[in-house]
Amino acid sequence: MSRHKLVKTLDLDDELDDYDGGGEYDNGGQEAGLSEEDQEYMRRGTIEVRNALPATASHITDKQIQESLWHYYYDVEKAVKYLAATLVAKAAKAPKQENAKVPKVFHNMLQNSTGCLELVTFATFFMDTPWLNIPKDRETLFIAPLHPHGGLLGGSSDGAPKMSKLQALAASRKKKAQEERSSGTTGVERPLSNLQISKESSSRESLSLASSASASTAPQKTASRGFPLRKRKDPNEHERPPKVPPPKKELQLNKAEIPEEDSAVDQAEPSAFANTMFSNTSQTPRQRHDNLSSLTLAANTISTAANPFAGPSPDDIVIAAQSKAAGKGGKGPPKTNRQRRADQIAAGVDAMKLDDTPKAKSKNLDVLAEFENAKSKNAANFVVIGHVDAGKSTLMGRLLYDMKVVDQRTIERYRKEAEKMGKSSFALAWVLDQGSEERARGVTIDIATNKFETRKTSFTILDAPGHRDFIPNMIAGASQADFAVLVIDASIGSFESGLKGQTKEHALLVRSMGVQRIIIAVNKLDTVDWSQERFTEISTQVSAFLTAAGFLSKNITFIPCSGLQGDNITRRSTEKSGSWYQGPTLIEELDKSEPVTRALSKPLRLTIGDIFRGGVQNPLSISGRIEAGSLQIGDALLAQPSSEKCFIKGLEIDHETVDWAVAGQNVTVHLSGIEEQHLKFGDVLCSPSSRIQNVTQFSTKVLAFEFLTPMRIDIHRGRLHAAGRIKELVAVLDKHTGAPIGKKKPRIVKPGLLARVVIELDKPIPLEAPSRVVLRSGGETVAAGLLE
Ligand SMILES: Nc1nc2c(ncn2[C@@H]2O[C@H](COP(=O)(O)OP(=O)(O)OP(=O)(O)O)[C@@H](O)[C@H]2O)c(=O)[nH]1
Repeated sequence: MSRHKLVKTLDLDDELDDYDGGGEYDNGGQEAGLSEEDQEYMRRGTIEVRNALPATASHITDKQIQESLWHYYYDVEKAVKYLAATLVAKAAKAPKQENAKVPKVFHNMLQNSTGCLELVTFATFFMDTPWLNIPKDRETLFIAPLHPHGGLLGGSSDGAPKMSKLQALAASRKKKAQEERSSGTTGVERPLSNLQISKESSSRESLSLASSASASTAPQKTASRGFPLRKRKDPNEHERPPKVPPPKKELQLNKAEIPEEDSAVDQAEPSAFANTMFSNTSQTPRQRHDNLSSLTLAANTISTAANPFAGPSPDDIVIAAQSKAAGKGGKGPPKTNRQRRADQIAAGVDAMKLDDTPKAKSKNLDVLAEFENAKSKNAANFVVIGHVDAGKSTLMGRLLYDMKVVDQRTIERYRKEAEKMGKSSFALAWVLDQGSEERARGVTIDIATNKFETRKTSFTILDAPGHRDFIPNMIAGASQADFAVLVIDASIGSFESGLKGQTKEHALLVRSMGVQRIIIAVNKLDTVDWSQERFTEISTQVSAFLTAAGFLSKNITFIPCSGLQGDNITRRSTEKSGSWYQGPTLIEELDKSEPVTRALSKPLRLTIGDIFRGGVQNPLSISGRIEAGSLQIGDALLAQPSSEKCFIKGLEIDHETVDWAVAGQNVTVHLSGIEEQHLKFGDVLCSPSSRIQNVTQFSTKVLAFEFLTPMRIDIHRGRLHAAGRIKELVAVLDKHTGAPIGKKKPRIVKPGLLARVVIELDKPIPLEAPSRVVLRSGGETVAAGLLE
C-alpha cells in the first residue's frame, strides 16, 4: 500500500476522539477524567486518609483530601501529613492573615488547578521536599550588606549611608575639577601642560621622541656570533636634561586654535584618530607612523584631560599602595603617577617605532665582487619528495649520519626514545622529524631542513611531508629547490599505491614549479631481496610517467637503495643479491650537481619562510631563500604586501654571522624598524627602490590536473598562500607552441590540458612574472603554472 493510501485511510475524527488533550485531568469534573483504576485508588485513599486524620480535621472535605491524594499520587501518608500541617494546624490561625502572605500570582495559579488555594502557602506547598527539611543549626544565615552599592558604577549614591574611600576620592576630584573649570582653567591647558614632562621622569620619553630626529650611530658587531647589538644607551643619559620633543602638529593646533571651550565644541579639530583614519591615503608609512604616534600621545593626553581623573586614579592609589606594601626593600620607591604616565608615553612611542633609522651601519660592500672573490663552494638545495612512508626521512637521516652530520650517540638516543614509543624503526627519521607530533604520529608534517657538505658542494636538504594533507608545505619546500630526490617504496603493493597517491602528484608539482632534475631513490629494496626485476619494473613505469610530465631523460636517474640499512646511500650495497647494481651511490649522484645559475644582478627578492624572535635583545628575525639579488647589513628593505620599511641589523648563514648574502643562499635576517604584525610567511622582502608590486589579479599559463571552471581556489607560491578565484578561462593552449587552440573562453578546461587563466585574488599579494604558482581547491592540486 502506498503511503498516500495509508494517509487517506486515517480517520482524523477517530484519532482526535481518542486524544485526551494531554491534560492531567478534567477540571470540570475530576471523577469524569479518572480511569476506573484511578477512581478506585481515589476511593480507597480517601477512606484511608479520613481515618488517619485526627478528629479536629473533621472540617476537611473529601474534595480537599482527594486533591492532596491526586497531588501526591495516592500516597496516603504524604497526603495526611500535608492536610494535618495545613488545614488542621493553620485552622487555629487567622486565615485572612495567612492568605495575605500568599502572592496573588500563586493564588491564581493554584486556583486554576486545585481550587483550594486559600489554605496553601509556599512553605506548606513544598514542606515535604527533603532538601527543605534542613536542621536549624545547619541553615545558612543570610546577612544583609551593611551599605547598599551606589555611586561610581552608575547607581545613585543618594541615601547610601557611607561611601567607599575610592568613591569619595573620585567624587572630590570631580568636584575639584568642576571648580577649576568654573574658575577658568580649560581642559585643554592641562593636558598640554602634562606633556611638559618633568625632568626627573622623561628621559625615556625624550629619548624615544628625539631619536627619530637624530640619526643613531651604527652599532658595532658583537665579536661572538649572531648580529650587532642594539646601540647601548649612554649610561649618563638619564642625568642630562631631557630633550623636549618637538611638539606634534595636532597638539600645537589644540593649544593655539581652541580659544574657548564652547567654540571648541562647535568647531572641533579632527582628532588624531580621525586624522589617521581619514587623511590622505597616499601618505608614506613614515607619515602614518607619525600620525599614529600623535594618536598615542593624544590618547595619553586625552586620558589625562578628563579632569576628574587628572590626579592619580583610585586604581593608581590602590596599585601604589600595593606596590608600597609589597615593595618593602624592593626596587626603589613607587613611581609617581606622572612618572608612570611618562613611561606609558615612552612605551607607546617605542611601540610605534618612530625610530626606524638603521641600527647597523652598512659597510657599503660590493657584494657581487665579494661573492666572486669568496670562491665559495657550489651550493644546492634539493627537496625530498614521495608518497607517505616511502622512507624519505629515514633515507635523509641515514645520509646525515653517514656524512657525520649526526653522531652515533644521537642516533642511539633517538633509537631508545623511539623504542619507548613503539616506533624504533623511525630512529633515523627523527634526525629530520623533530616535532613531537611528527614523532608521535611517525609522519613528517612540515619541511625539515638540514645541511651537509661534500668536497664540491654544500647541500641543503628540504625534507617534504608525503601525506596529502601537507601538500602546501611540500610546495613551500619545492619552491626553494634546485632539484628533487623522489623516494619510492619498492615493497610489494606500496609502489603501486604510491603511484596512485603522492608519487605522481609530487613529481608533477615539482616539475610545474620549475625543477628540471630528478633523482629517484628506489628505496626499501631490502624488502624485495634486492630484486633487479622489481627495480626495472619500477624504473620503467616511473620513467615513462616522468618524461610525460616534462622531465628530460638525461635529467632522470634511478638508484636502488635501502635507507634503513644504508645500502647505496654513501657506500655501495654489501648485499650479495644487490651486486647487479654498479651505478653511482646516492651521494655520488648528488655530487654531480651542476652549479646553479643565480639571479645575482636582479632586484632583491626574499620570500619569508619563517619568522621568529631570538638572539641578543630578542630581535625580530626571518629566514628564507634569496631568490634574486643580494643584500648586506645596514640595507633598507621593504616588506610586501604590508609596504613596511625595515633595516638589516644582522645576517646569518648556517648559524655563522656574515656581512652579505646572495641569491640561492638560505639566510637568516635580523631586522630592525619593523613589528612582527607586519610580516607573514610568504611575504616578500625587497629593496625599496625596486619593489615587487602587490597585485589583485594576474594571468597565468597553467597545466590543469583537474577540471577547471571559474571556481574558488587557493593560490600557492612557496610559503605564500592566498585565497582567490579563477575569474576567466581565456584559452586552451598548444603544449608545444603555447598558441591558443580551440574556441576562445572555454567554459571548462579538462585535466592534462594547458590553459591560460585569469586569477582574481581576495587580497593584494606580492607577485610578479615569472613566478610559479600552484592552484588548489578543496585540498586537491587542480593546476600549476607560470605567471605571465
Ligand atoms: N625495510 C625498510 N624500511 C624502511 C626503509 N626506509 C624507511 N623504512 C621504514 O618506513 C617507515 C617510514 O619511514 P619514514 O622515513 O618516516 O617515511 P617518510 O617517507 O619520511 O614518511 P612521511 O615523511 O611521513 O611521508 C619507517 O618505519 C621506516 O623504518 C628501508 O630502506 N627499508
